[in-house]
Amino acid sequence: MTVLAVEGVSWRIGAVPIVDDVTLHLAPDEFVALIGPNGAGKTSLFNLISGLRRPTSGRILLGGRDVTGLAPYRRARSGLGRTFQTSAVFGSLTVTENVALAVQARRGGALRAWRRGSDRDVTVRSAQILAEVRLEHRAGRTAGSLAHGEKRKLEIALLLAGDPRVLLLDEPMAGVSAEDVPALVEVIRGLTAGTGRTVLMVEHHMDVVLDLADRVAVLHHGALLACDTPAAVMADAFVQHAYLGEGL
Ligand SMILES: Nc1ncnc2c1ncn2[C@@H]1O[C@H](COP(=O)(O)OP(=O)(O)OP(=O)(O)O)[C@@H](O)[C@H]1O
Repeated sequence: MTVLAVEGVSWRIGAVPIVDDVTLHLAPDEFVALIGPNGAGKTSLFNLISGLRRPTSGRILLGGRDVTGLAPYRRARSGLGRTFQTSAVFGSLTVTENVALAVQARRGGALRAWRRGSDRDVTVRSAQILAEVRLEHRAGRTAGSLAHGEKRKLEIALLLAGDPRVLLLDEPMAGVSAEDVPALVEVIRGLTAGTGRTVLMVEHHMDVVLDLADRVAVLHHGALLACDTPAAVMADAFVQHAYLGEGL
């Protein structure tokens, strides 16, 4: 079964292929890491999947439905969630308020009602999400006062508020201090384990990639060089030459 299908997708600027005929099928519960040297086209592929860019050719299907022509917000409603390299949290609001705002945005209604304590559903769902990303102990803190690793967890919480089936994570470890990496890795691991969710993650930290991924997809000059188990990808001589040989 395929939840996200990228079928023969290309994106050209003029005659230059930035993403070059990429085909990728992701299953429920699957965790796939997308790696490749700087400029390989990883962010561009994320932009095509999330709808910020339209492919020059090819199709993108979400749960079997062709979403190639849909705007990003309509893809989000169809179950696609994405984090960005830059932080999207409201620094002056508390952790709980940030999550409640995202839950409310998904369900409709006013934040004022939740603040008065009259929207119990939002309160309950927000608490569940905070527990899932292991941030309950920071619930009352302002988001701006969190360490990088905790901010990343909060960004994941905001994503979960949209009840996504497919999560695109863009370099979740970027800027996170080494001591905060293991806790964040465990939260990210939990996103797919038995949940039916699917994760596609761009990440430069190879130890994290090898630890988390069921499969590793390798982009090089916009084309997919390989998509296989971490062990098989690491053993692939062409991948080693094209990617690991470049000192990343
Ligand atoms: N809007 C654009 N106009 C022109 N060139 C672009 C545009 N977007 C991306 N590119 C080029 O496409 C190539 C791929 O860029 P992209 O950001 O997708 O790579 P990446 O694999 O995400 O790199 P990084 O690991 O550095 O984030 C780069 O050479 C980039 O300069």
